[in-house]
Amino acid sequence: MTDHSPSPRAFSASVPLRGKIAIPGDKSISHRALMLSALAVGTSRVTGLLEGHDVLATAAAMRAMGATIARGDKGEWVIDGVGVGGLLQPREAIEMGNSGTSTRLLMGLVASHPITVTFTGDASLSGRPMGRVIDPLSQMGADISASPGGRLPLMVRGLAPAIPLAYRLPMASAQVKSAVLLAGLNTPGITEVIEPVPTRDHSERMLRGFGADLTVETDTDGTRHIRLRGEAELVPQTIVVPGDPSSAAFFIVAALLVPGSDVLIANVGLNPTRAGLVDVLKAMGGDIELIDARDVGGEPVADLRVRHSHLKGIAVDPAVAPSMIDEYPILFVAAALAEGRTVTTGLDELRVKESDRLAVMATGLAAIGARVEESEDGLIIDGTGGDALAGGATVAGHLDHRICMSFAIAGLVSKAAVTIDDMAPVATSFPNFETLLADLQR
Ligand SMILES: O=C(O)C1=C[C@@H](OP(=O)(O)O)[C@@H](O)[C@H](O)C1
Ligand SMILES: C=C(OP(=O)(O)O)C(=O)O
Repeated sequence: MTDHSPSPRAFSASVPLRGKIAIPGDKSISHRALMLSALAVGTSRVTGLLEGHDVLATAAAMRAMGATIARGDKGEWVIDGVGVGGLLQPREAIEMGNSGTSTRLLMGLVASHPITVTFTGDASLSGRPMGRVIDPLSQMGADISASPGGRLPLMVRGLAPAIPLAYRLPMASAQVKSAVLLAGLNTPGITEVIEPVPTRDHSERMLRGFGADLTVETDTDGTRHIRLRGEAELVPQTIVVPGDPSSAAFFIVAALLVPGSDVLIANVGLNPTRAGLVDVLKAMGGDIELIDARDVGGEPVADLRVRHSHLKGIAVDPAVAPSMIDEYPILFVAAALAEGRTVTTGLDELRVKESDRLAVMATGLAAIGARVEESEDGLIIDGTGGDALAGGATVAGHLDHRICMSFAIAGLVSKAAVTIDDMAPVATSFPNFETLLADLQR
C-alpha cells in the first residue's frame, strides 16, 4: 500500500452465515499468468484473474517492460507478449506496492534480460528481505545493488546471456524457487532448483502449460529437482484462474466459528501444495465437505460446504506449513475458539511476511481476550471451547491484508466489537472481502 488515508472498520458478533459465495481468483496463479503471457509470443487470454492491487502491480510492471495488457468488458484479460528475451528497458522505477511475489519473481525475470530495473515498494515491502533472491540471481550473473539489509529500493542489472545455476533452496519458498526458474527462461542450458521441502508448484505447472521444457524428479527422501531448459520459447495460452484457497480460508473459518452457519464456497483451488488448512481444520473437527471436485486450467478445484462445528485444539505438524503458509493467521483465530490447546511450530517464515505474523497475531489475539503464548517459531493457543472472545479492542493491521481479515473474522465471534485500524490493505488480495461477508449475513 502506498500512502493512503486509513480506513478503520469495526466487526461485531454476527448472525449465522448462510448462502453461497464465489471466491476471487488465486493471487499466485494470477501473477504467473500475467508474467508468462507477457513472455509468450502472441496473444494469451486470462479469465478469473484476481484484480487486487498486488496483481495489478504485476500487470503494470509487465506493461512497463513492453507487454500489451488490456482488460475486456467481460473481465477477460488479453495479453500480447514480447517473447522470452524481449523485455524492454522500463523508463522509470517499478513500484511494487505491497507485493512480495511480484517483486521477487520479477527480479528473476529481469536478472537474465539486458535491462536495468529499480524496484520500489511500500513501507511493509521495503522491510522484507530480498537477500534470498539476490543470492541466486547474483550467482547467475545479475548485478544487484540493494538498500541496507538486502531491502528495497533495489536495482537489478540483468546479464544476457546469464549463467545457468543449480540452486538448493535454503528455505521453503516458492518465490525464491520461481525467481530462479524465471531467470532460467532466458538462460541457455539447464537451470535447476533443488527443493528439499515441497512448496506451491504453480510455476512448474504453468511453465509446462506454456510449453517450456521443464522436468521434475523426486528423490526417495522427497527432495525435488526441477530442471528448466533455456532459452525457452513460450506459446500463448488461454488460462482460467481458480478461486484462491488463501482467500477462501477466511470464510471457511468464519463459517466454522459463527454458530448456525452453513455456507457454500464455490470454485476453491485445492492444489495439494496449497490445501493444508482444509486438512488441519478437518482434523480439528471442522465440518467441511468437498463437492464436485474437478480440474480447472490444470489445477484441482472443488466447492466447499462448511457448517458451524465444535473445534478441538491440536498440535499442527510443522511439515504442513508450506501448504498453508498464508493461512496461519486465520488458523490462530480458529484455535482461539477451539476446545483445548493448539500448538504450532516451524513457522519462522511467518516473521518475514507483510508483517511479523507471529508477533502481530499474538499481540492482537491477547488484546481481544484470547490466551496465547508466542514461541520462537510458532504460537501456543488455549481456546475458549466455542465461547465468544471478549473483543472490545482496536487491533493494528500493520499493512498486512491477512492480519486485517483475520481480526475481522475474530470480531464476528467476539462479545464487543473488534476494530481494525486500517482495512485498506485487504484490497491487495481480496477487494470484495467485506461485500461477500455482507452477502452471507443477509
Ligand atoms: O509464490 C507465491 O506466489 C507465494 C509464495 C509464498 O511466499 P514464500 O515464497 O515467501 O513462502 C506465499 O507466502 C505468498 O503469498 C505467495
Ligand atoms: C505473503 C503474501 O504475499 P506476498 O509475499 O506476495 O506479499 C500473502 O499474500 O500472504
